[in-house]
Amino acid sequence: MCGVVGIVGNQPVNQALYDGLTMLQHRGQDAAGIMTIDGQTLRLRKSNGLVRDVFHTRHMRRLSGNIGIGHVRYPTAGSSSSAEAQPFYVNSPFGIAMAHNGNLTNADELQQSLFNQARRHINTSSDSEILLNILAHELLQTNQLSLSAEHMFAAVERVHAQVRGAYAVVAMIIGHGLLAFRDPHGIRPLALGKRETPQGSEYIVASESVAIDGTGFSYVRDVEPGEAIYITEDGQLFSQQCAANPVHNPCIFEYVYFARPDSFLDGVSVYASRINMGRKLGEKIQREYADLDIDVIIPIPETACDIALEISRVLGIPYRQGFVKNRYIGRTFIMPGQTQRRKSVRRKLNAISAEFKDKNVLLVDDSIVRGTTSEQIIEMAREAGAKKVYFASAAPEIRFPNVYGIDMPSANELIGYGREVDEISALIKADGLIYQDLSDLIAAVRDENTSLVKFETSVFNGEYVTGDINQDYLDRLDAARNDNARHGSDQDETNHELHNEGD
Ligand SMILES: O=P(O)(O)OC[C@H]1O[C@H](OP(=O)(O)OP(=O)(O)O)[C@H](O)[C@@H]1O
Ligand SMILES: NC(=O)CC[C@H](N)C(=O)O
Ligand SMILES: [Mg+2]
Repeated sequence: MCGVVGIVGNQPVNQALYDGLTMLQHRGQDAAGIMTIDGQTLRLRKSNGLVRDVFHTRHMRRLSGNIGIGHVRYPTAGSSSSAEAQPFYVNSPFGIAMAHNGNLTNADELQQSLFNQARRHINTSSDSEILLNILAHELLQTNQLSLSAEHMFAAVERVHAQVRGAYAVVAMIIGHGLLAFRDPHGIRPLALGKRETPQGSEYIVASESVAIDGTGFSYVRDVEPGEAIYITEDGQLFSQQCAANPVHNPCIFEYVYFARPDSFLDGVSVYASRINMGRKLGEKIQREYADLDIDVIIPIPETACDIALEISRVLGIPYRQGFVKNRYIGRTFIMPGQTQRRKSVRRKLNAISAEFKDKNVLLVDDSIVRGTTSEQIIEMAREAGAKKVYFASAAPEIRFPNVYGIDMPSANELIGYGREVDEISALIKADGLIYQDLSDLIAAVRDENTSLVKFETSVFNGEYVTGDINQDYLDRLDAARNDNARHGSDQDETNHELHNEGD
């Protein structure tokens, strides 16, 4: 899951973009980038690494201008090369920069049609570069020297008509302003904020509301599925629905894991949804596993903490932070490569023996994906002296690949694929394993906003909301992006970089 942010201000936006990206860091730890427009020039700094490592004072000084966009990357297409860090840039028409969160499901066809119809070259293997060129091609088709809001919206309409998959986008067009849009299913989140200054209104568009609050803007609303928002360089805002049949299917995994608890996505407090997940899972344990002799409930930091606390309340069993998290190690699930993920679990978490010794513990996590965390954590609990180790997951069994911007390309790498709960339990060596039911997970989120009718839940039930995914597609995705295939391609860190503001 990547994070995107875009700001149109009436003062330099570099620091606010940087701050916004630090508040979205949990969505992508691989690479970061900022582009600003200063007069007629685009300024760029992007590289692999965390926000704090990518931008030094000298880079920040060069990122001048009152309008800009930023990105933190968690790759779900192409390679991890710094050349695929975002934002991307294309010079025609006008000079356009783009940052994208999501994943296109017809990228190959789009790349082919870009070549056949527009002779456009794509220099990386990133789907985001393709999306940028589709937008650029459609803006060019308007054949105007200067684009109005109507021209922008007409171009986005044509983008929606061709592009499949998930995309929450912020783009900038030199001499014009900032254009943000969200795919017609609203799979990935995108929200709008505003700030009044003596010089007039300033706007921000960001993946999560936390980046709006944290930069001193006020949340206005979420961008609608299929909608485009255009903010001119002088701060005028236009918006329009650009999709023929928009439906709202937000990704439910945002609430389970990706988003920060202090964010609101599509009118749902992520924190409140996680409390609901804990309550429903606690009630299931009470109902169906009343005979489990649990002494203590221990969360697997960090995402599961709020969930476990609520389970403890429902069950009336003490909650203890039995694992200490090393605050200098990031999220393990979004690290590229299984070797790195495996090693990081023990570096990240360490047990406090007193909380485990001679006790029956219930470990709680938000989700079990590859089983990397659960397997090692159960081993650590036993090493720390636990008698019995039960495990509860606030998300149901993850059995299907994700094609919309979560890096789960291969069913074979999912511990839940083709396995029943007792088989998974045996693999992670738990004394008992309890999963949330999908209907309860959906209700946990929906209870916070009943206008949301259907979520993107493919990893749990194999139903892909864009309707264009078949087994052949999944097989090709698996072959291209499973851990072994990727290990090979990520070795090839060829630098096909075209433009960067230096090191
Ligand atoms: O089954 P797995 O493949 O191990 O993936 C699932 C785990 O990964 C995530 O934690 P992560 O360390 O990424 O982040 P967190 O600190 O926010 O919990 C998630 O919260 C689970 O703990
Ligand atoms: N997780 C994401 O949103 C990734 C965006 C884009 N597909 C990339 O790989 O760079
Ligand atoms: Mg975790």
